[in-house]
Amino acid sequence: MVIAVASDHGGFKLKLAVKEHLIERGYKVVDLGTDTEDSVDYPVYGQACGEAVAAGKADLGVVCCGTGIGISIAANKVKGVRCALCTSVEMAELAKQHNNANVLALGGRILETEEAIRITDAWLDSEFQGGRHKRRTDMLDAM
Ligand SMILES: O=C[C@H](O)[C@H](O)[C@H](O)COP(=O)(O)O
Repeated sequence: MVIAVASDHGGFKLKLAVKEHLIERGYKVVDLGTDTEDSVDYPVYGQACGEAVAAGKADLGVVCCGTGIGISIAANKVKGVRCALCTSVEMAELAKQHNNANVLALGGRILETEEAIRITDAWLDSEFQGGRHKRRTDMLDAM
């Protein structure tokens, strides 16, 4: 299982923490930048992660910016991406169970690192429930 991670400067430190955690969990991680805390533009990194997932170069993606908002919007511009911005474990569970989110967005200026890790684990460890939710994710993917 390959997970692509990407961030702007506002999510850089959180991305590094999540990346380290993912590696500890045994995932192969592809880091698409940014690589410093110098100011950059989140659309570049959201698009890069979204495209990696949509192209099958990664199975899943995690994107981080200051709030998680901008980079989630960018990732969701890529066809086939269902990026969910989550601020709680419950949201993360439902993002997988109902929305089959293939990219998780986190806010580096919003979440404590420990909570972001719990959210990431909840998303990874939850399963898509299919059924009526599959009909709806199919509708999303057709847009
Ligand atoms: O949704 C956007 C993100 O939160 C960005 O990380 C944020 O807008 C960057 O702001 P600044 O350029 O003031 O660091």
